[in-house]
Amino acid sequence: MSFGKLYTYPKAPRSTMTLYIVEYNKLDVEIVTALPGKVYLDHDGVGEAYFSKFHTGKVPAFETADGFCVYESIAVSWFLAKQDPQTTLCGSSLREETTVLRWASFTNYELLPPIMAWINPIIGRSTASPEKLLELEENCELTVRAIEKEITGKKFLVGDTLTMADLFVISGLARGYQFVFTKSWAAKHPIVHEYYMRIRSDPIFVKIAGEPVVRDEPGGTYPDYDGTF
Ligand SMILES: N[C@@H](CCC(=O)N[C@@H](CS)C(=O)NCC(=O)O)C(=O)O
Repeated sequence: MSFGKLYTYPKAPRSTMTLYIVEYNKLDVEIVTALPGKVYLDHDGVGEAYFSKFHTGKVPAFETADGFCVYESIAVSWFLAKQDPQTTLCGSSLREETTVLRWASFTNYELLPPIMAWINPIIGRSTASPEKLLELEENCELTVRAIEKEITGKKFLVGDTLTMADLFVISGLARGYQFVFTKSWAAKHPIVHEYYMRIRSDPIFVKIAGEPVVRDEPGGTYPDYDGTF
């Protein structure tokens, strides 16, 4: 029997780190497609039954084989990482753990929202003038600079090894690279770009999300899922 079910949909930016941790910890987990915002009766776990377990109806969400349910990406990641009692993914001291949680929260509430706001007009979910697009790009700068400040001269955001902090930030940045972080954007952000490419090229990331790609121009479609972000 598998350890549990991880509900997600392809390229959901708040799920990438959970998929990574499943692989990293070699957990026997069933990945179940859940398309939030719609009721797909032909998909296991989606619909009323899904909402009754995971009250926001979003992904990622996880259910153990014996019925423990957890949603919210930070909590799901923490739970999966801690399945290895010796894990260093959560940090190796209270201060490191606190800083890991800070980066996870930062990704959720500071990094992804402005990236998604910039992406929306690019994929046709809203309209924006060239001036507005520049403003949306500029709105990402503060958070990207926050990453740059802390990764400069270091290999990992927290301590000397990979932690959930890196997994969250790289997963958030991956959403940007999917649509708007082009080669010219990368040239303007060499430190963050080097960090992204280095971690995103690790074999587990490549296994769960494919080779990293840097776009020539902003663009892209998201045919697999037409709900909200
Ligand atoms: N705070 C939640 C946010 C979850 C979330 O917004 N997930 C997105 C996918 S990345 C989603 O399910 N969107 C569907 C919707 O908003 O209906 C978390 O960290 O898990």
